[in-house]
Amino acid sequence: MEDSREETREEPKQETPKETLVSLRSVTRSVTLPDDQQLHILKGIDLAVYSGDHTAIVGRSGCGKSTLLNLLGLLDVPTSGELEFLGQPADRLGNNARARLRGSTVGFVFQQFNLLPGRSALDNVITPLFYAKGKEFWRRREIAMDMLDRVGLAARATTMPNMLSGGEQQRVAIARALVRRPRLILADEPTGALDVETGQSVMALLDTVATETAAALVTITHDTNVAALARACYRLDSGVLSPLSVPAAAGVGA
Ligand SMILES: Nc1ncnc2c1ncn2[C@@H]1O[C@H](COP(=O)(O)OP(=O)(O)OP(=O)(O)O)[C@@H](O)[C@H]1O
Repeated sequence: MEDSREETREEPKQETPKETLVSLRSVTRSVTLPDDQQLHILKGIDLAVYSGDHTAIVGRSGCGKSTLLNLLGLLDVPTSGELEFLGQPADRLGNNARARLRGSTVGFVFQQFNLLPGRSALDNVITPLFYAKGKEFWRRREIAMDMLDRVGLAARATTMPNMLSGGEQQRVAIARALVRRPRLILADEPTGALDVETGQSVMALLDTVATETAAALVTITHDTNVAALARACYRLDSGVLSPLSVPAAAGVGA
């Protein structure tokens, strides 16, 4: 009898090549202090963020993490070096073009949630969709409601932020960050204002929803447990970035 194994053998699956969302080459960021001295905050950063990646950046207070996040999210431009966002050199984009690109491709999650007080959970999630066009704009209520449902808060849609727990507020903030299906989610200490258990569940949710929507997630954190969830980890030390293969169990925090 002929051996049919040859015919049934599966072809090896081709990995889809990852797209580079943001790449930084020898990037520096300096500011001029009131006494005209230069403060060199970031010193020659090389970093690439790929579609679908989860990257963590850990470092002590004042080492330049938020400055780096602002560059990744097109809120600032480098002092020197090259930063490309979806293949476009950031320094050649004007302020308006940068703001448009940011609005349609980047979602931010902050430590203090930054929800609009006096607006319901649903209204908070709808807000970014006012800058959208076409169907995304006209169907904004439905899209926002779907996203609230995804973070498990559909039943709290009409609740005001001050009536929600910290973890629930951060889940609303995650829904708001993701409602325009950003390619890149930038999370600055997303668990910093939460207790350990709530922080872990919020982080797991952020990781899951980012993966489901194929968004890249960059998390800035002092917390090595949060960093351990990422697939690539870096340490920022006095403006110098270096890979961190295994997140340290302790001692990274401020
Ligand atoms: N516009 C500015 N003018 C003067 N100093 C600045 C400016 N922006 C940042 N810095 C200083 O640069 C350093 C890095 O700031 P950055 O906010 O990036 O740190 P960080 O790592 O995010 O700190 P933390 O974890 O405490 O939030 C700090 O010492 C900060 O005071």
